[in-house]
Amino acid sequence: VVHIAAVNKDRSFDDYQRIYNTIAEKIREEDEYDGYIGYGPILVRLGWHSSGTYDKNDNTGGSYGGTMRFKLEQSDGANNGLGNARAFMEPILKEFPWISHGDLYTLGAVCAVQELQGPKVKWRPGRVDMPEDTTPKNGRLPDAANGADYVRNFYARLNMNDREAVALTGAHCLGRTHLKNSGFDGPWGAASNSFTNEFFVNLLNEQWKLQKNKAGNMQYDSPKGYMMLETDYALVQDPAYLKIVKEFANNEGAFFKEFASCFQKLLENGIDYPKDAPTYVFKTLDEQDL
Ligand code: HEM
Ligand SMILES: Cc1nc2ccc(F)cn2c1N
Repeated sequence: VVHIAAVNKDRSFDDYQRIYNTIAEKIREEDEYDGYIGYGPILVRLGWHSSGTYDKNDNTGGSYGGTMRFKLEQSDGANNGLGNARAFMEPILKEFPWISHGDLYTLGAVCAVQELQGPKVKWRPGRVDMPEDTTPKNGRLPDAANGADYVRNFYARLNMNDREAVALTGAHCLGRTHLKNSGFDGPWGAASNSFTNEFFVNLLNEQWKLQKNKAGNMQYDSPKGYMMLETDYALVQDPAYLKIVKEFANNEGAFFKEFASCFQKLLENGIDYPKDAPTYVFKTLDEQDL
C-alpha cells in the first residue's frame, strides 16, 4: 500500500494555525471534562490510536486514511472512550470541512501535547480520507496485560526502537485509565494534564505492587494511589528499557527531544511526503498572547 501526501496549494500555515487555535481554545474552555483533567490527554490518545494500527510489513493502517471515523475501527475495545474525543472534534470538522480526518486527528494530538506544555512537535498536512473498506481489521492496537518482549515486538511493527518505545510510553504522564473504558482503574492522584517526565520518575521512585483490580485485571498500584499497566512496568523490568527510563527521569530535555521526533514519526508512519510538502511548527496560544 502506498499513501502519498496531497499537497494542497490553496491552504497555508495560517489556515492550519487557525484550526490549531480553535482546538486549543476549546481545550482551554472545556476544562471540566473528566474531573477537570480536560480534553488534552484524550486528544493525544485519539491521534495515537489513529496511527497505532500501522504495520511496517505491508505499510497498511496508520493515520493517513482517517478510518477512525468508521464504526469498525471505533468498535475495537482498545478504542473504548474515544467517542468523547471524536465528539470534541465534530464542531471543528463543521467549521473547517476542508481538512481530512487524518490531518485533524493528528493535528489535535500535536496541539494537545504543545498546549499541555510538552515539546514542539512538527506536523505535515496531506492525509487523504480513504473509503470504509480500507479500514484495517481490529486487533492491531496494543494490549496492556503483557511484558517487555511483547512491548518490544509491538513497537517494532510501528518501526520504533527501544528509545522511541520508551519515549512514546512517556505520554502516560497524561490523563488516566477509566474502569469503564479499559478495565483499568485510574487514580485521581496522579492523573495530570501537563506533559512532563513524571511517568519515568514515578516508575523509578514509587513502590509498585502487582494486584488484581476490581475488574479482575492485573495492574501495579503504589501507596500514593498511582497506577501503572503491566506494559508500563515492563519498562523497568527489562535492562535495556530501564537504562532509557533512568535517562529520561533525570533529563526531561532528553525525553522531550526524543518524544518530539518519535511522536511525529508515529503520526506520519506509512505516508510518503513529496519534497514540496510543507512542515509546520505551530505556535501555542501563550506564544500568540491569546
Ligand atoms: C503498549 C502500549 C500502550 C498500551 C498497552 C496503552 C494502554 C492504555 C490504556 C489501557 C489506557 C487507559 C484508557 C482508558 O481507560 O480510558 C491508556 C490511556 C492513555 N494512553 Fe496509552 N497505551 C500505550 C501506549 C500509548 C502511547 C504510545 C501513547 C501516546 C504517545 C499513549 C497515550 C495515552 C494517553 C494520553 C492516555 C490517557 C487517556 C485519557 O486520559 O483519557 N498510550 N493507554
Ligand atoms: C497518570 C497516568 N496516566 C495514565 C494513562 C494511561 C495509563 F496506562 C496509566 N496512566 C497513569 N498512571
